[in-house]
Amino acid sequence: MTFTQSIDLVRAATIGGDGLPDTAIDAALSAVETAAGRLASEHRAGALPLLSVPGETGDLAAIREAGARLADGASDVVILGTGGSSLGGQTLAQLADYAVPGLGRFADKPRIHFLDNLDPLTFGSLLERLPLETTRFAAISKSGGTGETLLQTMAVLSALDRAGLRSKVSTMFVGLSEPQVDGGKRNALRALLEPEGVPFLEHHTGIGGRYSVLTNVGLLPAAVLGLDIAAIRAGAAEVVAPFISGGDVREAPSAIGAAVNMAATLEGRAIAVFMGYSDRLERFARWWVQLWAESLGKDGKGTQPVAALGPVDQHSQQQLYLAGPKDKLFTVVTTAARGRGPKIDAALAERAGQADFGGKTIGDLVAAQGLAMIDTFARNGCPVRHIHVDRIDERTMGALLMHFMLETILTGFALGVDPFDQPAVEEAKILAKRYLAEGRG
Ligand SMILES: O=P(O)(O)OC[C@H]1O[C@](O)(CO)[C@@H](O)[C@@H]1O
Repeated sequence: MTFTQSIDLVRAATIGGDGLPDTAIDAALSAVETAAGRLASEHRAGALPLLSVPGETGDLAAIREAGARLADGASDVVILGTGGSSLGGQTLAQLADYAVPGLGRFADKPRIHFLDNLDPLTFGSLLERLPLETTRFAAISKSGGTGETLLQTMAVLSALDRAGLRSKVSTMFVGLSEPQVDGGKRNALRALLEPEGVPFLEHHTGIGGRYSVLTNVGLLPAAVLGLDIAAIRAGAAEVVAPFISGGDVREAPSAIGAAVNMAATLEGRAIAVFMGYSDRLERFARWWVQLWAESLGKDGKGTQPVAALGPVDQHSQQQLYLAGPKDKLFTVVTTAARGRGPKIDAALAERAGQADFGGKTIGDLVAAQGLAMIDTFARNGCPVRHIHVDRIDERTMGALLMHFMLETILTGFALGVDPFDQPAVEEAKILAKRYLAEGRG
């Protein structure tokens, strides 16, 4: 297995009264086992294509080709799209230093920009500053009808027109959306771009945005950056295997993770915190927040996902975590940081009055901090699950992504909610379109 998971420190038997009782975890595990049975039968019936994606290789060549097409000679690649059409790509792009403090700008690949949050100043400034002639664009939207993505796409088309690049749009853009079904609802993104000759990749019709990271949606940006997209799928395949091969799912980390989350929910822990000890897990946490929130927040159920980053958030959130309400379940993800990074000069450490730092690496401190945080959670009665990956690469990232998708689906099934829809998000979208038409806001 590409990562390990320990739930010892969530148990009341280990950390005391504020931990989760074994009876609750065992009961939850039985519910999750039933959920896993449903998962397997839906997979066999072909109703859960997400579980087949990790084992597929037939589509990888087309994704690599589209990625190469965008990257070829490009200074910048702009990914338009929001929510599940962006966060998976961002998560994978961190493997190539995207949004890693200080490093993104040194990339030898094209600079990649994910414009997932609509902000007029940001978008206007970006379009003014980008070298448009050498910039390429991907517009990603499953529905093809998301207002943010459509507005951005139109703004880019107009900017290219003004820059005298209209005739080149077909070579500067790639679209990714569901196919237009004859007689079906009009796909606005295709209606915008196809007349310009823009080629499209097809969004899987049976996989929703927040579950799409292992499809072309997440893998296209990864391919732009030259990542090993087959290895991403291979890591995910390892995690999904017990659920589709009839193995003992009680031993599967995703089932155990779902059971712990279920137990936490039933024990009134309303908040789930994900804290990764690596800059390259920062977008992962944001991706997971959408996955967890949109999948489980239904019928008055669900827990509030919180994204945290270690060690920096020890200096901002730790106080509340340890001494605030006991309403949280923590997941800490560590990597094998020891021995990595710059080594501290002994004389300088001595001069700073920190002789113990001498000869240690920055990674040594990060590793110590992760472990100390976990132990401090436990000592303060805060249930904490520990996931450890030796290194964050394509394979482990694929495994972690699949792990958390399975955990979410199993938790949803066990809670009795549909983890695949998001009916509540429509109301504000419809109202915003009305207000826009009326000039309100
Ligand atoms: O890919 P689309 O259809 O543009 O949707 C973007 C996002 O918007 C949502 O539908 C929520 O509004 C998410 O579920 C989805 O990931």
